[in-house]
Amino acid sequence: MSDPQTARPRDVGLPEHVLACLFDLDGVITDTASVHASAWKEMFDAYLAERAERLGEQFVPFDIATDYVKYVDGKRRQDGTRSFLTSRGITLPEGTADDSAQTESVNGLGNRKNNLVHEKIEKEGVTVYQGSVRYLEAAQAAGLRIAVVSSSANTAEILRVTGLEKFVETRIDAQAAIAAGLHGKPAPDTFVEGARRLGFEPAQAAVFEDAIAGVEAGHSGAFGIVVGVDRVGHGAALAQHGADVVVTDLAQLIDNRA
Ligand SMILES: O=P(O)(O)OC[C@H]1O[C@@H](O)[C@H](O)[C@@H](O)[C@@H]1O
Repeated sequence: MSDPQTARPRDVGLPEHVLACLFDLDGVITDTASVHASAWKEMFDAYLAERAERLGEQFVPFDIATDYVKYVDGKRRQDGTRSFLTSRGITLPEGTADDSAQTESVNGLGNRKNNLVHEKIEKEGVTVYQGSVRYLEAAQAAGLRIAVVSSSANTAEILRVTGLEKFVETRIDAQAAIAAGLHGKPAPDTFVEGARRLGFEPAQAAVFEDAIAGVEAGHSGAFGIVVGVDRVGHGAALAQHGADVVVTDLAQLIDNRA
């Protein structure tokens, strides 16, 4: 249990009143945002090309630097699918979770993308950011409590294959959020629930996020501090959407502390 008397948030570059850390997973702890991004591109490009040909329209590919960052990153699978399709003026039926990957529906396209994520992870494995492992170890040693709050339905699997489970006291992933009826990011609900499960108010918790939707969630939930993690050169956008501080590696918070 983190005890306000003995916890040392300053050891990990956090304000004195912060006693819990709420980490996003993909892009913050593991280099899986890039895996998701390339799976999204492969799936959407195939769909958009086929659709353009069928309707006699121009094919405009999915762009990771703009479309992924703006419409998909950090959101639940179906929310990201719908959000990007809407940006292209495309409306598809929702379908259901068991839609086949061939079904032209929000769930069908999402399932197609999920198959690609699994193929890529099986082939390439999962890379863990070493600066993040150092930070998790230091946060634990400083007596802070730790939750992972991720929109991904693959969170448990990623934590298991990387051996990171040992740092995580509670996990709010897509399945947990849906079961509890929580709105996904950019709503703050999943982070609020993460703090609550650890026994803290949002103001006593730090949010660590690499996605625009995630820093927006941290900002609107009035968390103790929102740390933006810039892996792709979008630090200015993270700051603009609610990050109080932006780093390119979590270990910087330890190495650069005052
Ligand atoms: O498709 P999944 O594994 O449920 O993940 C949903 C989303 O989870 C988020 O954590 C990622 O930032 C997104 O890129 C991803 O699309």
